[in-house]
Amino acid sequence: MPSIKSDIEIARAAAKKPIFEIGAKLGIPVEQLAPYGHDKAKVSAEFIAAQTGKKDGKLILVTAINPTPAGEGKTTTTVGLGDGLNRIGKKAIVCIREASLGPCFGVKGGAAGGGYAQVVPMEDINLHFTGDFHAITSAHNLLAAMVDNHIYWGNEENIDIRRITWRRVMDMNDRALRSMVSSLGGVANGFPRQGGFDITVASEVMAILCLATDLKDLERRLGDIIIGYRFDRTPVHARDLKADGAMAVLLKDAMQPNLVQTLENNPAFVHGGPFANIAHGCNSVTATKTALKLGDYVVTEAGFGADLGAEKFFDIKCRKAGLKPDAAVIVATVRALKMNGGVKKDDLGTEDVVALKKGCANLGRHVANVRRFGVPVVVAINHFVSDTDAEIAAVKEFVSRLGAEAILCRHWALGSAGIEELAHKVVELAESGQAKFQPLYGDDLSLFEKIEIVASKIYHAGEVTADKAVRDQLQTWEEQGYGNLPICMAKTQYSFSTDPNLRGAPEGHIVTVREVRLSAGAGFVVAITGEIMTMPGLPKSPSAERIFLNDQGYIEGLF
Ligand SMILES: Nc1ncnc2c1ncn2[C@@H]1O[C@H](COP(=O)(O)OP(=O)(O)O)[C@@H](O)[C@H]1O
Ligand SMILES: O=COP(=O)(O)O
Ligand SMILES: [Mg+2]
Repeated sequence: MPSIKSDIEIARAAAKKPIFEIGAKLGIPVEQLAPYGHDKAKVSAEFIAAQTGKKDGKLILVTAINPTPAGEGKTTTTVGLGDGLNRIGKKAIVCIREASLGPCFGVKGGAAGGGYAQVVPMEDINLHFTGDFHAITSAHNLLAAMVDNHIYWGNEENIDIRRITWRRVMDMNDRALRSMVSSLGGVANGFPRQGGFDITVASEVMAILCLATDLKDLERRLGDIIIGYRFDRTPVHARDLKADGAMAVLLKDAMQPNLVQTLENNPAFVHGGPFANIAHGCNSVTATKTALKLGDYVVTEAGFGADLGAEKFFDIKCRKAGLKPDAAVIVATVRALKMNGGVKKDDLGTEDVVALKKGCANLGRHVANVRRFGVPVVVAINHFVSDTDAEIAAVKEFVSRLGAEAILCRHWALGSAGIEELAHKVVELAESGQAKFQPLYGDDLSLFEKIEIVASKIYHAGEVTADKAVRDQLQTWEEQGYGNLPICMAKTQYSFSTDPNLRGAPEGHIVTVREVRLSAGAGFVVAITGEIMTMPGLPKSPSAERIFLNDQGYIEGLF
């Protein structure tokens, strides 16, 4: 068997077209594209605004079962399906998130897909791209600096230093920054207080960029950010510190969606990048809505499993942006099904139909959960070279018993030629009129009831517990007028429960909400459960140890 090329070798060999040609495929004039080199460009706000009123294409969500630490190929399948739809003559556009440097140099790697289903230039996309994450980090930390500065110069807003909720961010996995005391070193450095850093992809500014409809909406939302509370317990907003204007200036370019291409020269928007375990996990509304105006099919992803990314895609992104998905693809892999059936990570390459069948319970629950939102489902078996015919047959048989179809997809190895069957099935579902999307809960329920509904209906939890302080905080926010907001659950991606080792389809477990955060600008309440961290740590042997420049000055080790 020929040696399998690495993602970066495949990406580097791509026959890319000039980005203006990709834009022309979508009817975007040259003057409406701001180029970042020959293979990346930002789409102008003017062009986006001019698309209003056009008919929308069909919206396809790609989600997955609970993954292994490497991920099961949602992004790879999103890109592959986009290429597959173009291959069968449909005008399809891919919409995915930007990569965070955290997982790139940590465990999971990049977010440009893999094999022969990638967006390119993958090195740029996985590193600094067009600078959006650096802009988001700067805007977030400008606000943090202005909070401490306001206190330093007399604290006219009477901010209660003990109740500052606005942290700092950095786009890197660094557990050492989670909890720290700032302003040490004496009077000149201000008033010491405890705080810390989250990873940029957990920043409310990231969520705001992904949910804002235009620059004006962006600035309004930035102004709505609550940085903490006064001594009289009233919220202090970013606009009280006059930070919103400067933050919007820092984000002006980042607000515009990035246009790149797949290995097969099909258009892809890559914009925004919240994680789905600690944030809402979806690319920007502007990119998705723009793509819907320019293509007949838009294939987009939501992070991690359907218990996280898909639930938030439906209950936050679609609810707030008025999107109505037409079909959903649930990516399943033999390896993740075996892990959900109890097989250890190191043994996933060995055939084990018994464990796989046990792990199918996880897939069955995700199929039922996505259907609960009124969206028709097809299962994509993302083929890995270690998969056996018996294992694949077992997945197909299980899914057929659910009244759904599981289609074997070989896009990682073959590109669009390996995913035509899924493309045809997705078209059939999207055009069938079966979709009757509705969110999981109404706006009028209490915040805690919304948490209970997600936990019981999606996670199959038996109970949600929270300290009195958490419950009181939710009630206070309801009294302050935030009770109509949706919930953004922060939970481990490895389990329906808050225990990352409880695989499969656990029932009756207890979901403990340890902290809640009000993202008044983004328009949701974050419920932090179990041990999940908003600043991940690096593993014992981070991918960074294997990333370097070779003798020709090319990057090696990115994946
Ligand atoms: N069919 C496959 N065979 C081998 N590796 C794959 C396959 N599909 C995806 N991968 C690799 O697995 C990793 C996770 O894929 P990705 O699409 O990023 O998953 P997700 O978006 O679900 O996290 C990437 O390194 C990708 O190259
Ligand atoms: O937020 C997580 O996204 P992936 O599942 O694509 O890694
Ligand atoms: Mg991904």
